[in-house]
Amino acid sequence: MIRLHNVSKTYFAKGKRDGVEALKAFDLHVPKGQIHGVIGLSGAGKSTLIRCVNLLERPTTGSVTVDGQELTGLSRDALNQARHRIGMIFQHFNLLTSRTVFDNVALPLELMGVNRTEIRERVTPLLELVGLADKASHYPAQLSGGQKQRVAIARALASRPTVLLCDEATSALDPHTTGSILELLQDINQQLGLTILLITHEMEVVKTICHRVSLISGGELVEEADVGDFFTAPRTRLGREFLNDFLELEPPRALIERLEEAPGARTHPVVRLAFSGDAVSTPLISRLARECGVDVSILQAKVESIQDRTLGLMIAELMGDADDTRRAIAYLETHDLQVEVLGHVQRDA
Ligand SMILES: Nc1ncnc2c1ncn2[C@@H]1O[C@H](COP(=O)(O)OP(=O)(O)OP(=O)(O)O)[C@@H](O)[C@H]1O
Repeated sequence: MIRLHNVSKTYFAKGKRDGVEALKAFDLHVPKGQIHGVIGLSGAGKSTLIRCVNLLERPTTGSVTVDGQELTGLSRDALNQARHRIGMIFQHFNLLTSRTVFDNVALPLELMGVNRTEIRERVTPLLELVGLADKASHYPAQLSGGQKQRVAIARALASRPTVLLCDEATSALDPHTTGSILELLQDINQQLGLTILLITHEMEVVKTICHRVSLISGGELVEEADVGDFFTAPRTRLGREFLNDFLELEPPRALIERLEEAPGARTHPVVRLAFSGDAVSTPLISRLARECGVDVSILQAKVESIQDRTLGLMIAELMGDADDTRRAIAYLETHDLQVEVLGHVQRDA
């Protein structure tokens, strides 16, 4: 439904020859009906990427195909027509303050030349869909942030798009309202079969509604994966950093200060363990103690539900002699746990 091929975008300031390369030879494929999240740090190129999909930003090179139509070669009129099939919502809603809720949603239809009777027939069910039928004659100033985003969603759906682009759509909302807007987007995805591409810096958003995620940095794709895989076994260092920040599973500060990079004659390894699937319900730690002869001091642990998957995480100190702790790590790895050695601490005297 959305395909970006080799898309680059360089911003040039007036009179300057060197530009900022915001996107570099970027490929993206979002099949019909998928909710695809793009996540990255500030300045990674997320806004540029999503704005290239409807050509709010024109790529410097590469092709953009939406619903089978390549957009970069279209005339201005043909591009305007194509954009009717690409709805977009924004962080700050972008509603017209002088128009009522009804008239905000009606605006794209007015611009398309739809007559007043049909506008009423199309806007009323959209206001029902987003739960604002009773607010039709209110003005944006009379609405909460979540309600404003609902109006923006109804407006984006008015031209019956096949694709919805969401530019940090929940970043200005509190967690409860964020949850209700994400639920609405999920309903729309399921009921209308709408393909959704969203950009966000919040892992929670990706975890809650996305099917697939692309992690980007410096205008390049770092990692792309199913959400369940990304949250249980990210393949890149940046992916692991995002996950660890999200899970807030770091060793206690006092321990970090004592961690040494290399093992010594009298040190114990401190490990971060991630396990999913069957490993979550297997008593691996007690078996580890029995079979490898090490004691395990659990420093932090948590279990997270990621859609239909369960992820267990633990930071633990493995206490035993060097051979035993090595065997213990190998034992964990053969039981499909991801083991990351964070460092080594001196054994107590
Ligand atoms: N209009 C512009 N002119 C010049 N440089 C730009 C312009 N827009 C973005 N950039 C630069 O392009 C890079 C990518 O910016 P972009 O806004 O796409 O990133 P982002 O991931 O969306 O960041 P944020 O999360 O902070 O919005 C940054 O270095 C930014 O400074």
